[in-house]
Amino acid sequence: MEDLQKSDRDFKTAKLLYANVQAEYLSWKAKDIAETWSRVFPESTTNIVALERFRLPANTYDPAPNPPIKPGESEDKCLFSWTYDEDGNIGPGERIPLVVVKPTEFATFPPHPPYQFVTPASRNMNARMIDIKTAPFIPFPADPEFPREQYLSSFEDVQWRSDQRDADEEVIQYETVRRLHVEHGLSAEDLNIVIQNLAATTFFRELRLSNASGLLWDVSQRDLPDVIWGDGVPSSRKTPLPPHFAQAFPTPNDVFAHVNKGRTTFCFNLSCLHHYCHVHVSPEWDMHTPAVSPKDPHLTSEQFFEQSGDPCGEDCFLLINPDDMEDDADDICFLVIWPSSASSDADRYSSIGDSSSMTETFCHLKITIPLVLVKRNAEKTRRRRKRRTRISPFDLIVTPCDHPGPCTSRVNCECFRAKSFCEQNCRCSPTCERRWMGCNATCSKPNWRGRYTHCQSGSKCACRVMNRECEVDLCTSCDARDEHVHYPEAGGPGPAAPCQNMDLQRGEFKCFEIRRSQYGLGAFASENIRAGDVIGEYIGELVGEHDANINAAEILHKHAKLNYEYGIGFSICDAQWLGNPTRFLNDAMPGVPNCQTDGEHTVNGEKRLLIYATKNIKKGGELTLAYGEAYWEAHNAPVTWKKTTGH
Ligand SMILES: C[S@@+](CC[C@H](N)C(=O)[O-])C[C@H]1O[C@@H](n2cnc3c(N)ncnc32)[C@H](O)[C@@H]1O
Repeated sequence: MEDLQKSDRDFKTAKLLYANVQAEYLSWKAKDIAETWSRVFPESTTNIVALERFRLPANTYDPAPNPPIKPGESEDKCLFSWTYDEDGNIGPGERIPLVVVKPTEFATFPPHPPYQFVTPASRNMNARMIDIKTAPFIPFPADPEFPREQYLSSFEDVQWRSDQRDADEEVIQYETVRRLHVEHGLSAEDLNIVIQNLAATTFFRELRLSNASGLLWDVSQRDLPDVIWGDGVPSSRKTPLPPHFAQAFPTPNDVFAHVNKGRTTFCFNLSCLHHYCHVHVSPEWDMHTPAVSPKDPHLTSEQFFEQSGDPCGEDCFLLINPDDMEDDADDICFLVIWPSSASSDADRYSSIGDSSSMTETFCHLKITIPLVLVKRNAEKTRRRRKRRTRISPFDLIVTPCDHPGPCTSRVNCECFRAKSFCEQNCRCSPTCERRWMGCNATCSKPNWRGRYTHCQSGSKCACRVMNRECEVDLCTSCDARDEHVHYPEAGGPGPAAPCQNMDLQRGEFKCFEIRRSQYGLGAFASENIRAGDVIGEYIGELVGEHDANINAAEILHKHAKLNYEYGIGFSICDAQWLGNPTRFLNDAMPGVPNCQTDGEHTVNGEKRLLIYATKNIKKGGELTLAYGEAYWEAHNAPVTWKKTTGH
């Protein structure tokens, strides 16, 4: 009974607070817009501006009636905010003067040359990750020639008609929750109940809907404006909600909930350390849950603890007694990690994940990485390497193999069939005959100053020979981790230069700029470039032959007469919507190209489109590729571009 009364009281407080926070926010926002506007147009003869008439969110209270309009005042030009008293009655309103913006004031912005917007990205993205059913907007809105009906018919829905997040509402709702917790003392559990009730009758979003959705999660993913609230104090000076509220609400101290949440955010590809990786999404899995089923453990928890060496600090998982672990966590088969030390891997994961303690990280690893640690036998490794060179380097694949038994013709091993190496993320034994083991010390040599360099172009580096970049976990002898290994025995003057075969991973590219060229925009060297220098990576959406929004992309390509597709193997890398400045490299036709792509360049088991210079290019020279006849046959025929000046 008491509980019921309390939740009723809390609900009433929450409703009232929500309404007042809304009013405070709207009042601040109108003033903020006005202030920003007067900064942009200081000489404006008009007094003050507010361009926006807010959509008032529905709440349990009726919207306030507008205060009476004074003679000569137009309703369109006024915005009002108001407050509620404790009984929900509307208090006195505040009038905020609005000003009409004169269209001529915009003339101070010169129009930018035509440019197709692209989402900047530093990695390819699997097209399956993108919502292909909803059209985000209508492209070329002012162009009557654009076939908008045909374009929209490629989608099931349009974004502006479907459910959308309202950025203003998010700030208002977060502030309401913050005040309920910080000022009214509602606990996480109380808040959860109250907000669920509020969500049933208003636009209030639930605090937590899934691993990665709900109000608190969404707010934790963005910057909030520094609102000056009704008491004159800005958000930045107010006590925030505890950070863990955004992570495992409503049970902040539940390690298992943390682990469960984190489990789905790590990429199943063990060579990839990306959180929410958008490259290796498996078609069979909705999210990033490991794409393989756990294998039978070869080690018990106790054996693992015995082998793991000394604890790395007082939070180290090695100090936990396995018997004290939660029952349900114990059921999960025991782990193993890489051939390096267990604690350093846990450390690595804790630094990239959102679990803060090593203990949680350990639990996390225990569930996500059901591999088995096998110590490498140096002798065997050497023998294996010799044999492995017979495998063709041209059929490397990304999909990890996952089958019982060794990778031979008898099992359905994808690597065997593709005549490729097994990569780090393959689920076969670490001693598998097909595994790529990286390069070795033979690719290190002193330069003329006696300084050691590793894996330079032209060296005998096994990775270079196989058209692969060195891997930090495998190529330890060439300093791929850039740990400045010393070679005192060689009498060198100091630390060796780190591995020279890591261009894509380290982002060591030449500089170029985008400006007008003969064919629309083009890429021009902003420094002298030598033949062999890496220009960058061609990045885009990885689209399969049968992916759905190919039709919409085609309409856009045709209309704009610009096509950003690049074929790699059986898929297409399309930089129409997502990419980096390498999308502006034009075809050299009818001239001779000075750059080339390498679609067989393998980085951590993944093929990536490397672009490198084939000739010396002077600063200011245009970077060009050879698109090939097939490109022009498949896409629009070359159009005659007018040479235009200006950048
Ligand atoms: C990858 S984009 C290159 C960047 C493009 N110029 C831009 O402004 O965004 C490829 C498109 O550029 C144009 N293009 C590139 N090289 C060309 C050439 N040699 N002749 C005619 N058009 C070319 C074509 O429209 C082609 O579809």
